[in-house]
Amino acid sequence: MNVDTGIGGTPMVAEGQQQQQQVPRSQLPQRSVVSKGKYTLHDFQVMRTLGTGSFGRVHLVRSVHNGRYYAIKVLKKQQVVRMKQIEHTNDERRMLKLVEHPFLIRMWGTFQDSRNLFMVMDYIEGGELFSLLRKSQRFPNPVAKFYAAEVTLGLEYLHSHNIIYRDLKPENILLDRNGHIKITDFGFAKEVDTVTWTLCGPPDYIAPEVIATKPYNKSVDWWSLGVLIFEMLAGYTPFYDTTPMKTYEKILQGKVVYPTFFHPDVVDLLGKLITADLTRRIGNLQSGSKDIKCHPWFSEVVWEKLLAKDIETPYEPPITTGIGDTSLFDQYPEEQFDYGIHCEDPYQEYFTEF
Ligand SMILES: Nc1ncnc2c1ncn2[C@@H]1O[C@H](COP(=O)(O)OP(=O)(O)OP(=O)(O)O)[C@@H](O)[C@H]1O
Repeated sequence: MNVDTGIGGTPMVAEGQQQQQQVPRSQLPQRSVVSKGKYTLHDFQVMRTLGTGSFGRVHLVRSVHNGRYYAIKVLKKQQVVRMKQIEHTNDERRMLKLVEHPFLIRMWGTFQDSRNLFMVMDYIEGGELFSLLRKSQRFPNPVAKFYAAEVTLGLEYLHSHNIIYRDLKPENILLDRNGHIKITDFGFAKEVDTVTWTLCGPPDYIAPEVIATKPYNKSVDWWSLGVLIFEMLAGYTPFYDTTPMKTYEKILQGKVVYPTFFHPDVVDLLGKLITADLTRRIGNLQSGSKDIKCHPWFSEVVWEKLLAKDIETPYEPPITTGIGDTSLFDQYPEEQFDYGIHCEDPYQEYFTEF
């Protein structure tokens, strides 16, 4: 999850303080397997860090009961409160509890101690799409198309349940051991009926209407899909600049320079995704995501087979040492952790869902 930052890095007001049109009750079936407080730290052997974020880190853990590996995201309560992310954190838990889709991360439960919040998720061994992209520099057209198509199905599912994801970037797309994607990090996901206002998301991927603090809807994710496709094919983002401020300015100018090696079909699709004009942005028109799936760039994708994972993946992560292998993740310095401490908790009232 990224922290909401205004232009120039000023923290934005928390979402609860802004006008919102939220869905009063979730449209999604409640998954009964996700439990609150069923686990404790004693159920897991905490192993190495897989990734770090703004409020804590994600660890590989092993269940002491069934020997299986999971990933546990740990968020420091103090940090969450300081950065005005209470509502986003509770939203993340709620969204993860609700979603069930082949290309979205699955959460099994949550718990807390006096200082931290814990979310137990499936461990996805293949590492980040980001790492694969940096190693490869850029992806050939069919490879980019495969990942883009799986992302499209994940976003389509979320949107069909009135969830805007808002944080699409290659760091949040993990690869499973067979090379299929899993979208992780629901720290910005929001269940909304129509429109919302908060400025959030990674600078390179953010849509112009979000920067301009206009009301926006699900179509911000389709803009980000366009940026993702561009980055996968080019090896850099279309509005890249040295500071977030300069990137925002470029996004607002909206000028995209397509490398000459881009296929004309993808230039056409990207022109329709990376457009500030919401009446023209594909995915936001009358037929919704169908228009994207029917676009000529995706013509050879058999969507039902893709959803069933019945299509060969372009890359199988080299998982060498079997289950629990972490060789595809970067190394992070390990510290002395304050997990499992029970003492006075000044933030107790904010996280009753965990
Ligand atoms: N289920 C998982 N399996 C394997 N690795 C994971 C899993 N979830 C997260 N990670 C790793 O941990 C990193 C950080 O996770 P996540 O993005 O959810 O945390 P965050 O605190 O919200 O981070 P940020 O502030 O950078 O967005 C991911 O980019 C990924 O490398």
